[in-house]
Parts: sequence; structure tokens; C-alpha cells
Amino acid sequence: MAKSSTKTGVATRAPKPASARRSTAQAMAASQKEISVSEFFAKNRHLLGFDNPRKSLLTTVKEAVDNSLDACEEAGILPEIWVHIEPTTTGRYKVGIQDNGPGILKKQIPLIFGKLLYGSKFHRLRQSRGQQGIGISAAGMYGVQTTGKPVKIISKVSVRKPAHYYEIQIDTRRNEPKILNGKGEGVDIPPGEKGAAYIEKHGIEWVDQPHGTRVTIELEAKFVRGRGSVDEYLQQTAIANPHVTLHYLDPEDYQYDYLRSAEVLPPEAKEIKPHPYGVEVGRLATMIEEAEAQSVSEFFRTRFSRVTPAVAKRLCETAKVSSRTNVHKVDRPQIDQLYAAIQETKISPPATDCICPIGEGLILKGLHQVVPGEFYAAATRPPSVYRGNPFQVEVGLAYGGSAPTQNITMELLLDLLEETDTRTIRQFLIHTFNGLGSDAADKIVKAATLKTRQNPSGLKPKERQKLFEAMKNVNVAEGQQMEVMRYANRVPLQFQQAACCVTQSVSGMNWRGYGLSQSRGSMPKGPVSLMVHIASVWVPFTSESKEAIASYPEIQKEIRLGLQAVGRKLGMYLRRRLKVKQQSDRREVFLRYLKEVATAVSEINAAEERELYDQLVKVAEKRTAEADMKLDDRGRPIEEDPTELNLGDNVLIVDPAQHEAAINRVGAVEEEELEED
Ligand SMILES: Nc1ncnc2c1ncn2[C@@H]1O[C@H](COP(=O)(O)OP(=O)(O)OP(=O)(O)O)[C@@H](O)[C@H]1O
Repeated sequence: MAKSSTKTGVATRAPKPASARRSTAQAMAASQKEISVSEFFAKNRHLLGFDNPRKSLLTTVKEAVDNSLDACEEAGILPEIWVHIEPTTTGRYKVGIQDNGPGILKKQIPLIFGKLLYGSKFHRLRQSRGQQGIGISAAGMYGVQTTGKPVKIISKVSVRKPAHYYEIQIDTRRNEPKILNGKGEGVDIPPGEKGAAYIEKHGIEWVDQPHGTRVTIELEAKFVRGRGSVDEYLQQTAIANPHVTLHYLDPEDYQYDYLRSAEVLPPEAKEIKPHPYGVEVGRLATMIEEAEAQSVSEFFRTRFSRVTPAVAKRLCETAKVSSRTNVHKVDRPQIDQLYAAIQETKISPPATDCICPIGEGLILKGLHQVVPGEFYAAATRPPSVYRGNPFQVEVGLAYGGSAPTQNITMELLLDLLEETDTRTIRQFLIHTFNGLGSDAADKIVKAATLKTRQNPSGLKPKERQKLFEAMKNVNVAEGQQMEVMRYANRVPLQFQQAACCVTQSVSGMNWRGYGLSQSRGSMPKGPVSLMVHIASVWVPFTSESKEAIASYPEIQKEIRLGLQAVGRKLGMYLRRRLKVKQQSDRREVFLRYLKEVATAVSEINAAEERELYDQLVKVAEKRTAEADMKLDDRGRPIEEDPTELNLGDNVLIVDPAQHEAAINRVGAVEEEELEED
């Protein structure tokens, strides 16, 4: 046995193992087996956005709506989508999402909705909302897990062909679909009246359309409004997708219709091949393994973008690999040499015409349609590249408009107070009303003479009334915090704000230079809504639940440049507004005393008082002419020197009093309905 000695030189015996062996390699081998991807994600559903009932509802709607939009756009159809959420029993909701898309072929339906990691988008580099092939099947799996109810799908590819109807459950052990209806085969519903009668008889939910897909999932969920809600997701989707019509019937039977403001589809996204700079050594090895028998030079030319015969030749020379060698003969050290050669060789950046931005015009339209304000600016940056993947950043900004707290009705406030799961009235205000900062919430609580820690559900009728009045009357514009709407490939991102490259770039920028107040490193204050869109063939999310964008320096830089572009325009507009205000205050002071001045002077020199007064007014108006300055909807002063403030084409200025959109639309819908009744 080994002996050891201490510093004092006294020999000691090594201690015996504490206990006998607990298991053996053989015993352990008996319990080692393959884990199916469904089992893994069923256990780790938080990784996919199913952390709690509230978020699960949003994730389910989101996955289905995003798929519908992708499918419609890919098929060249202007999307129309129906979203219906209805409560079933306590803590459970049934979610139905239908589109007017191309429909899905019969044999594909079970695989799409009942198998994880099955999709059309993972292996291609093309801008789309979905990437992974997990989304909708994971939502179905969550539904089955929490309620035991199968996912129901009806899909139709043409008006003349039968619709296919399936009730499916995912077999998590095998990651395979299990079809429950039509003796395991699903059901075909004939076109025409016969089919309509069948749909009615069996209570199948379907808005009659010549083609499209409807998925219905029942799940354990919680319906809330405000931040991170389905309402917010759909509203933000309407902003970034002005070509979409959305009909939304919520669990309380409020109907929202976001009608399209653009009649054209975004240009078709092009698929590209990977760029050599974006491929890691492991991926290169797999690509080589999967390639057909061809020369190394041909392999590089056909499987990558931007590799010309000259580039392929240079790569092989640098790697000291013959360009005519069969790619299957390339061994591991040679793969390492080829990888190193890629990094050393100058290759033109990937083509960027595969990115479809929203465009400045449509950003302005979308923002104006949904976010109240008086000044709008947009900037679409030129495409750029990170890790070999092309991407493009767009920024939109809306300034002004009344705060959401001021648009509220008493009835809506009571509903919100009842629904909220926040513990204090302060939290309730901050979490329910977008862009309301803690300072503004404190102001309202103080004006309502309530205690900050008071529980929102425990308010007495009198206290509710006081809160309502305070919300209407307190000017929260100053305490209001900038609201940032983040988008990736036109999909709103609603969680993990702090971890996202967009939020970090916004708070890291100095907005004081653009006329907003801001404490160092935090969000600027003011009635401003900002949207930042990142379009890419592959969006680098920080996790599978696709909630935040990773901070690549190239992406950070582009976001910063986009923010600066709209910030500069806002600064110019605010400075002009301030000047107009200062001049009109000055004129008011003049006018207040001119009458007295005219009387006094005419007493001294017997001049005609009226004439003198009129002349003095004329002088005052001339000296304060800027107070009369009116800007047109592009920020150019009307009847003024047009060179003085030219904000360009990518801004929109509106009279805030004429703005129809209200942030919280529930109240407005409710009032209309009451009036009709
Ligand atoms: N409404 C639909 N109409 C037509 N095809 C659809 C529809 N919904 C899903 N699909 C098809 O099913 C595939 C799988 O969808 P799923 O939501 O599981 O993943 P994904 O959208 O590819 O990626 P992600 O997991 O990132 O959302 C899609 O790639 C698409 O081809």
C-alpha cells in the first residue's frame, strides 16, 4: 500500500475508502439508454417557453401564428389569421389558430404536429420566423401533458379537394405521432355541402376558407393582459407585419380586428448557401462526410456561397491539399488545414439580397396605425454580416401621444384589477401599462392617496374611483419610460429583455443628446416607443425559446447606427418644438403688455392708440415668427425656408389630437359594443 509522509516526517497510512462500491459499470450500463428528444423537452419544457401557465398560452399562440405567417408568405398569399382563445374549465383554455395559407399535405400533418424536430426550415439558410422545427409540436405536447386532450388539426389545400382532419397525441417515448381519430388514419372531409354538414355535426372548428390550416390545442394556461401577454404579441405583430389581417377573439369575448394597411407581400426571401466564414470545423467535417464523391475544389464551389474557382484553388493551396483529391479521401488533419485556410483566405462577404427588411415606409405606417404619437421616424440600415450570416437592422421610433393609463375606462380598470396577479398597486401599474416607469407609477399612487404596498385586489370601491381619477389626471409623460419593442424576422420578442443585445444597445446609448432624459446606462424617459427589427437567415437567439438575441459585435454596431439615425431626427424635431414653444411663450408676454404700452405712449406723444397698438403687435409677431411655424408630415416647415429643417422622407409628423389608435384597445371595443347594444 502507498505510504505518505507529513511535513514532520512521521509516516502515516493512506485512509481506507469510506464505503464499498455502490454500483458497477455493468449495473450502470443496464440503466443507460437513449433519450428521445420529446422526453427531453417534456422534462425541460421551460427551455421552449413553457415555464408557467401564463407564458405557455402566449408561446402556443405565437408558435401557431408564426407558422401561419411563414406558410402564407412562402406560398405568396396575403395572410389572414383567426385567433380564438376560450376558457374551458378552471385554469384551462382552448386555443384555435387558423390561416388562409396553402394547407398541409395529408401525410405531413401528423409529423408536423406530433413529432419534435420535424420541419422544413432547419436545414436551409433563408429568412423565416420558424427555424428549429420544434415550435408547434412542443405546444401540442404541452397541451396533451397538461390536459390529456389531443391536438386537433384541419387542413385544406384546395377548394375542390377534401380537407384532412386529425386528432393527434405525441408519443413522447418514441417522438412519434399517435393518431386517435379515423381508426388511426385521420378523417377526410369532402368539399362542398356534405363536408360542411360533417364539420357542423362533429363540432369541428373551422372558418370556411378555400384553403388553409387550423390547429386547436387545449392547455393549462393563464390569461392576462399587459406585458408579455397574447394581446401585446398580436398588437406588436400587427405593427411589424402591415400586410397581415388578424382577427382575435379573446377569452372574455372581446373581438380585435387588425386590418392590413399594406396590400403587398414582403418580397420573397431567397435561400442562400452557407458562407465559408460561418462554418465551424465540426460542421465542415460533417459537410464533407455528407457530400457526394467530388473533388475538394468542386465541393467548395458547389456547397458554399462566394467560392469562385479561383478562391477554391487558393483555399486548397493554402491548406496544402490537392484540389483534385476526392473529398471523401480528405482526412481529419487535412480538414483542420482546410478550416485554417478558410480563415486566412480573403473571400467576398455573402450576398445580402436574401434579406427582406420591412422597409422605412411600412415601419412608419405600422407604427402610426397602432402606437399613438405625433412624431415617427424610421431607419433601415444596409445589410451586414455576422459569422458568415447576412442580417439587417431596422429601427422605428414613435414620440408623443397620450399615456395608456389615460385611455382607460372604469370598467376596464375593474377587469384589470380583478385579473392581475401582482401583489402591490405599484407593481400592477408598472406591469399592466406599457412604458409606464416606476416614477410615473409612484406619482399615480400618490395622487390617489393610496399606499404603495396596497394589494390591487383588495381595493375598496372608493379607492378604485380615486385610482381611476389619478390615472386619468396625472401627467405621466415625464415619468414614462421608453418602450422598446424587439423583433426578430418580424416576430415580437417579449421576454428576457435584459439578456437581449437590443435592450443593451438601447440603454447603452446616450439619448440625452437627442432631447430625452436618461440616467446613465438605463432606459431613457419620455413618451417614446421604439421598435428594433433584426432580419437574418439565421437569428442568433440566446436559447431555444427564441426570446433574446445574442450580442455579436457586428449586430451591436448596426443596432447602434440605426438608433443614432432615428435619434438624430427626434433630436431635431424636439429642438424645433422647443423653439416654437419658447417663441409662443415670448409672444404671449409681449401681447400681455402691449395694450398698456400703447396707452402710455399715446398719452405722452398723443399718437393714435389703436394704430400704435396694431403696429406693436405686428412687430411682436415678426420677432416671434417661429411660434407660427407649422411642419408638414415630413417635418418641413410649411411656407418657410424649406432648407431650414428637412428631416427627409423617413419621418412622419401627425397632429396628436387626431390620432385614433389607443394603446389599450379593450376599453374602446367595449364602449363600441355597448353603444351598439
Ligand atoms: N399553418 C401551417 N401551414 C403550412 N405549413 C405549416 C403550418 N404550420 C407548420 N407548418 C410546417 O411545419 C413545420 C414545423 O413547424 P414547427 O412550428 O414545428 O417548426 P418551425 O416553424 O419550422 O420552427 P420553430 O421550432 O423555430 O418554430 C414548418 O417548418 C412548416 O413546414
